[in-house]
Amino acid sequence: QLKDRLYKCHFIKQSKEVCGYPLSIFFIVVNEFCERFSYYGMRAVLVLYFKYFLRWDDDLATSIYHTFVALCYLTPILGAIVADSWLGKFKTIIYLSIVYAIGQVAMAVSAIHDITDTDRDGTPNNMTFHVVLSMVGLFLIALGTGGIKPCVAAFGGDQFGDHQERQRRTFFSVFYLCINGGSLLSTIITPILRAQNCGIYSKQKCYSLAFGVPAALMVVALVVFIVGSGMYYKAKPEGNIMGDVCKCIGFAISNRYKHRSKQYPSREHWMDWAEDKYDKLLIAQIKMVLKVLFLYIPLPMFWTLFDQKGSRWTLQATTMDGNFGAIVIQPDQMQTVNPILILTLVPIMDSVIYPLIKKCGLNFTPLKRMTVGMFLAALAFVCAAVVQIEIDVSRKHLTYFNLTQFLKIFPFLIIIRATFFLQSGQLSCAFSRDFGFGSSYTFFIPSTLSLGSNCQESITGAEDIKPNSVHMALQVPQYFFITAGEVMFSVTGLEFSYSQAPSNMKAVLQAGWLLTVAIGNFIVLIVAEVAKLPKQWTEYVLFASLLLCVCIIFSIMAYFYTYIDPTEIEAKFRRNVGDDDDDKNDKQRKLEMEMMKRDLDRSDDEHYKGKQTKM
Ligand SMILES: NCC(=O)N[C@@H](CCC(N)=O)C(=O)O
Repeated sequence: QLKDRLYKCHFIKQSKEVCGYPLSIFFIVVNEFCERFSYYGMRAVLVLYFKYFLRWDDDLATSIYHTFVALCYLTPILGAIVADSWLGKFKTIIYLSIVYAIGQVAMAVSAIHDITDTDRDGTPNNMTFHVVLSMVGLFLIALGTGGIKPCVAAFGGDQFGDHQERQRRTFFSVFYLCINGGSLLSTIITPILRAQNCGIYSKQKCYSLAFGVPAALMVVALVVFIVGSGMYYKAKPEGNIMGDVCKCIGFAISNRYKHRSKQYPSREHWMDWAEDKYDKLLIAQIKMVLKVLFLYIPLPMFWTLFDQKGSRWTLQATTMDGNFGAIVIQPDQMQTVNPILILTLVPIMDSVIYPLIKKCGLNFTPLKRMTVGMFLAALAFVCAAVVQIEIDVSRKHLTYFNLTQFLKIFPFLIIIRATFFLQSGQLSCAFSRDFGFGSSYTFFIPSTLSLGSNCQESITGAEDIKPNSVHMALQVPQYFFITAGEVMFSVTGLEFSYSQAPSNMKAVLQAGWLLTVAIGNFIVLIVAEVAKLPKQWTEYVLFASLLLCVCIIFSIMAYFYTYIDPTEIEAKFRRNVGDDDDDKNDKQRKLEMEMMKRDLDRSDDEHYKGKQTKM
């Protein structure tokens, strides 16, 4: 470890820098951009692929979609363990990216209908082949994207020296910008690709292209990452660290239990009961991790609200008017407001808001930012509730017919004017009507209607559901608050998870952070199922209230949290061990001290340097 630290100091000192940033991080952020393009691009068309290509019903399509997303946030723990204890972050990223790219290619191939379209009628003849291949593809993608996720962020953080605290914080902001740049572009592009017609024997919607481009981007991500290989600082894995951690915790608990009698003096921390068998440094590192993980307990609630953008908010948008004059916005396209706002807000926060707060003499610590982020997310749901009330009021006066008595044509039309053709044998006639956004109509076709004559006059219609009158633009405030909350909560949390983790458990703590996302998604399902509120706006208020309570609890927990400098603590322990060890190479130790001193002297950020800060 000592050798590694010295090596890192040397490596970083000698590596190429651009404007004070290691050149290597350029490759890492480009890699992240391409990978997120690949992930979000594929995800954008996934449900439609299930529904229209694999011919699944809505329920099955939705369940498989959410299972896939949940899996993507559960696999980070696997990737982190492999990286921190066995392969190291660099190799883990390479290997899992290959798995990821294979998964994307499998998806693209599974969407080529011509492969099994033996009778050339445009529909696959062996659906099992397509289903199996796409499921294998999705499993590999979940393994790849989840597995590399905690490693890439932590690997990026590793490229900075202890004296580059400020640059590292900026790196995490830029990293987040790249995530959202990739996501924004792909969510616009892949639906366009899907809408194209392609095929060898017959032309069908081009899902293979919509999956193929993300697959190509994943290959680009891998190549870019490999090109930067010579420039990275690659921390060595330190053996089966997770195994050691579990054993150490187990020993501390059992030892504490064995010495439960009052005759034994109590120890400062329950983990100190492991001292009889385990290294003090390992115990100190476990304490650091447990402290942060304890702080994570309330965090899933933020993601519970955040991830409803893709579900509840999109459904809310389907009952709103998306006509923006020159363009008509589809309900699911409203989600692009999030990455657009991220791209705007991250630079504003970093270069204007945070420096301004600092200038006002306020110490806006990471945990304070995260608390404010939670509060803003709760506020976003209050806005969503207000919009929902507005929608409900606008739809209250509608008269609903018993639709089963009538022939119902196209329930939710989002086009302004449509033409229908009635056909019987060789005869046909056309009629056109104007439709409002979200409206529903019943048309009465007289049994005496003779096709070939003018249907325009003979067919009468009734408006079952009036067009949506509440404009989709009213969702912008809720998107603004949730995204501002995301910038304060998520960007800060990402960096916080890195900076507070011991050197050998950086990726593990990143995975712990991502696990809060997976748990948050499960909470959505549980709360929605248990609460079963009759009015949607009351559900929004319930979620806002829950997050507000959690926010208060978190702020109390954060108040008692003491920021640490893991590097300093680890160095202290190593020095102590060194003092007890007669064989310790004095020269080497002195060299380490010298390097660290020089490192700190170069520091241009006093914020965390060598001092412990309260929230
Ligand atoms: N705006 C979405 C976004 O930035 N998502 C990030 C973070 C997701 C998370 N829950 O941590 C991404 O990496 O996709």
